[in-house]
Amino acid sequence: MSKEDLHIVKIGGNITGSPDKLADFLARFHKLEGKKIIVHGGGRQATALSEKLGIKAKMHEGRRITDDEAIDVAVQVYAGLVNKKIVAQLQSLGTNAVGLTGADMNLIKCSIRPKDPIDFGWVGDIEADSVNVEQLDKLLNTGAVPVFCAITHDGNGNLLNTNADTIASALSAGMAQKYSGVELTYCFEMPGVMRDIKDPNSLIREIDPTLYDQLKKDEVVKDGMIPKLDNAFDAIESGVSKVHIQEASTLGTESGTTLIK
Ligand SMILES: Nc1ncnc2c1ncn2[C@@H]1O[C@H](COP(=O)(O)OP(=O)(O)O)[C@@H](O)[C@H]1O
Ligand SMILES: CC(=O)N[C@@H](CCC(=O)OP(=O)(O)O)C(=O)O
Repeated sequence: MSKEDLHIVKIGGNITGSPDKLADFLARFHKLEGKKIIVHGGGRQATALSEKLGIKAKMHEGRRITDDEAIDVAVQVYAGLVNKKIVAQLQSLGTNAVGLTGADMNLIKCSIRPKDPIDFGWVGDIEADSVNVEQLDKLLNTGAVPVFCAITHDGNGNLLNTNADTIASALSAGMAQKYSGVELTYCFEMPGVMRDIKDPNSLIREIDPTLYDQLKKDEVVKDGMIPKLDNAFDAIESGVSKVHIQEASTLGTESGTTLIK
């Protein structure tokens, strides 16, 4: 196994949709030393473009129902506008970024989600061997900094919409086979996981599985934070060394919430 470290950082639509927050985040990301990868979402921007085009965005439990029209919008927004803006800004800072979907170099191959009980359309589920670890390692060894969007493929010519939090977790788990120290950071717009999302002083510094169960029961943790924490704990279980949830404007510092086994 390589002795090297690898840092995988995920940003969501609240950051990619705010030019100021994105610029601040990218300046911080640029300063991180060593091998690194960005995974980004952009759900809010896909919904906004759908509305402009007169296509109603359909969601079920936080996941987008991605029919023929919706996959075209998702590819245009995630693999196009959002991804290329991030790449161009990183290039301007001196980071040699390369923008990717899972189809590029066959880096992430997914299976279309089963149509029962709900037909999500062109949505992909990542499996244990979905990540092409050897190929991604080769790319990292060229010095490039991969920027993955929330689009994968099925190997049969179809692009699939895949949740960006899940991509970040699966990439981290896959790369932990090759790198001894994989660190996964979920960046968003709050200081971390909060006891009360309206109180900035209520940050929870550490969460283990027992506390997580309690926080869910008490409905302290809800909505998008539940799949995010599920993905985060999956990563820890798969050998990822460190998983952190923090405000994008604090990347590179120890602030935020750390998950422990
Ligand atoms: N206890 C909590 N602490 C922080 N955020 C929480 C909590 N419970 C629910 N949330 C919600 O989870 C959201 C983050 O999930 P999501 O919107 O999926 O993230 P992203 O913007 O990274 O895609 C926060 O914006 C917040 O509204
Ligand atoms: C299947 C599915 O729901 N995919 C997500 C992918 C984008 C994403 O994950 O964006 P955020 O990180 O901004 O939430 C979606 O289309 O909303």
